[in-house]
Amino acid sequence: MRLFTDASWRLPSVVDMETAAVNASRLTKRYGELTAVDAISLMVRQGEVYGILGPNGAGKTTFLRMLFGLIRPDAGRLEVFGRSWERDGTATLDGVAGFIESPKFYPYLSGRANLELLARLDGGVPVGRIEQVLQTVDLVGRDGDKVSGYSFGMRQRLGVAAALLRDPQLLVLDEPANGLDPAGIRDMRALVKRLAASGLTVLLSSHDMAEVEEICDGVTIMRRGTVVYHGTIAALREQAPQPAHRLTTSDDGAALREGARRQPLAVTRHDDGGIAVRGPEEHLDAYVAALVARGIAIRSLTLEETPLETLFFMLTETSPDAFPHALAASA
Ligand SMILES: Nc1ncnc2c1ncn2[C@@H]1O[C@H](COP(=O)(O)OP(=O)(O)OP(=O)(O)O)[C@@H](O)[C@H]1O
Repeated sequence: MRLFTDASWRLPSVVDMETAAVNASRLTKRYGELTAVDAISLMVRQGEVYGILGPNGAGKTTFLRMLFGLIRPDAGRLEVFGRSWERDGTATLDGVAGFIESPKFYPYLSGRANLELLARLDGGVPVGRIEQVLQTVDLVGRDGDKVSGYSFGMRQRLGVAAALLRDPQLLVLDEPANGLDPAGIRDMRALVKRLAASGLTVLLSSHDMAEVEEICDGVTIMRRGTVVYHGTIAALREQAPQPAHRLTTSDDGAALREGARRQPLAVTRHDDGGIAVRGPEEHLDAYVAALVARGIAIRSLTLEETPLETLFFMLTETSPDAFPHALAASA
């Protein structure tokens, strides 16, 4: 779905840079017995790239739907650049653009023709803007092709181009890399980084910790409608457990015996064969060098999970009591 503001899209000059782009306080949405979003609070500052991260069903899209005014919260407060739906109606979305789920276009028209149509419908889009946004999303050269022939990744990028037509202050993207192949994921991440570098505030939802880690400054991690962490990626990284590697060697028995003397590494037999090694990377390096020095060949060494991925699974799949209180969100 493509979502835009009304014709008065430019941010009023009275919005000062201290005003949060998004400020949600104890926002709640219920569907019958199910509380899809349960009193969540989060703040996205201007200029930030902020991720809402969570597994399927965590409540990410429900939150974004409330932001776009597509559904009403049952309780709580939500402000966008200091404006609220109750007080300001559709003006709440001035300077905001983006899409929820996937952007929709006329498949029998070219990417450019779709943008031209949108620009005409919206009005007030400056001449030359279409060219500019096509360049930004790297679709120049393919803009004359019918959208029906576009890859999923190209459609997503066209969705971002459509959102950028109005030169928004806040770009909201719902799982922008979902369903993309590795090249599409790489392109989408590069695009978001470029947009962020230009000063645009970006709020995106994702179920992929690696994506959020790579492109976001701050994150709210959701689990079944509740916030289990919010804060900076840097602070989260500090609390992440040690990375887990899987090692196979020419003599795993000897390698295990050597590993037993290598604290603080935890070296154990891996459930799927080989050896599991968990611990700081500098100790892992020394361990591997010692094995080679002893004539034990390394056949493979793979990173099983980054520390943040491990933490994400701990936060979203285990009981909230299973992780340190320091990680619990101060929602
Ligand atoms: N219109 C609706 N009616 C009833 N239940 C709904 C509705 N929309 C969402 N839900 C439920 O609310 C919960 C949160 O859904 P939501 O789509 O927000 O999660 P999500 O984190 O975006 O996950 P996904 O990535 O799977 O979309 C889910 O249990 C979902 O089934």
